[in-house]
Amino acid sequence: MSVETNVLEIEGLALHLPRTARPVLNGVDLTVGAAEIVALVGESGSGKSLTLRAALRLLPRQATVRGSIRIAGEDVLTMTTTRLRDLRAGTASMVFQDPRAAINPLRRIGDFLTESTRTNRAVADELATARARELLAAVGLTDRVLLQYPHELSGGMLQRIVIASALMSDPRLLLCDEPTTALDVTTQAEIVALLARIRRRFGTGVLFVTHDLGLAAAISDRVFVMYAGRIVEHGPADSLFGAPRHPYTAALLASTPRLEAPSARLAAISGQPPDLHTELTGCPFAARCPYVIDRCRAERPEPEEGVACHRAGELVLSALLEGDRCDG
Ligand SMILES: Nc1ncnc2c1ncn2[C@@H]1O[C@H](COP(=O)(O)OP(=O)(O)OP(=O)(O)O)[C@@H](O)[C@H]1O
Repeated sequence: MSVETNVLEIEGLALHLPRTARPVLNGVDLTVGAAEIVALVGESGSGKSLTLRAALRLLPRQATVRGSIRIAGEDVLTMTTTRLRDLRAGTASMVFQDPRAAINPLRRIGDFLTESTRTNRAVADELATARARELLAAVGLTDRVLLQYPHELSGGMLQRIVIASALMSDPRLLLCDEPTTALDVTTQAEIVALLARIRRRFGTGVLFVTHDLGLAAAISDRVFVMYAGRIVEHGPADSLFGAPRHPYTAALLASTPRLEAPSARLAAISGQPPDLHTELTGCPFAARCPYVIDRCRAERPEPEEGVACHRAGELVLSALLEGDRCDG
């Protein structure tokens, strides 16, 4: 591993699907450190989920992949399927949007929590149950749920159980795909607080995919902004949200409701992201960018100091962002 503390290192990841005009992921670079929460944000269809799934080689059939992915130093794309299975059962775990889809409705929660640990790690029943109790406490639930069935519990409780289950193997990396989207706002906030406690207590690195910038700001240390399969900007959450440097980040922020001004009229981003049948030359955001110049259409900007924009050095987007909002 090139940096000892990184639990996930993605370099130059490109993914091509059949019958498309361009790669669905194109040169993605992203890292997650130990005990770090990293958010991956962007509009629907930008490639967030595919990036997350690629980390565990959960790829669509016939996808062609280039680049490198390392989890805790191990090369995911070249490892054997046996090693990959062990990695998925141990070093890295995934949490999806809908907890009900992840839990067998016919099994008690206790069995759900302990069965993969018993099978994959040959751990004795008592030890697995002791670990399940410890993790239930860590996610704020009592042992009582061990004997309950999924239908007896709320969506928020089930998502806590899914998170407890993901932690059973003591993973170094937790991959979360919109884990709070199906939950109400209060429960959402509880799950966010829970993930923050978990990374402190267990040192787990978390990659958190969301299209909700407010959530990303609340939870993450660093943020990666994705557009049309490319990372257009990344950096510490405070500076990225306080002073965005890519026009797309600024546009996303301008279209996000703010706590301090929830009734302010939001500036929707005009136009649509390019679909996979559109070939792209130049900057992928050029067709929708208010600051576009000829060079943007002709030449693809490479990331420099965390931002891929030809005009990053001259634009002051935080000021423009305020101007884009009007009280309504
Ligand atoms: N298995 C697949 N086969 C074909 N196309 C796919 C497949 N999975 C995803 N895609 C396409 O790849 C693009 C990126 O999808 P992805 O799910 O990664 O986006 P996303 O940013 O996570 O969006 P959302 O927030 O809606 O989940 C989309 O255009 C999607 O239609």
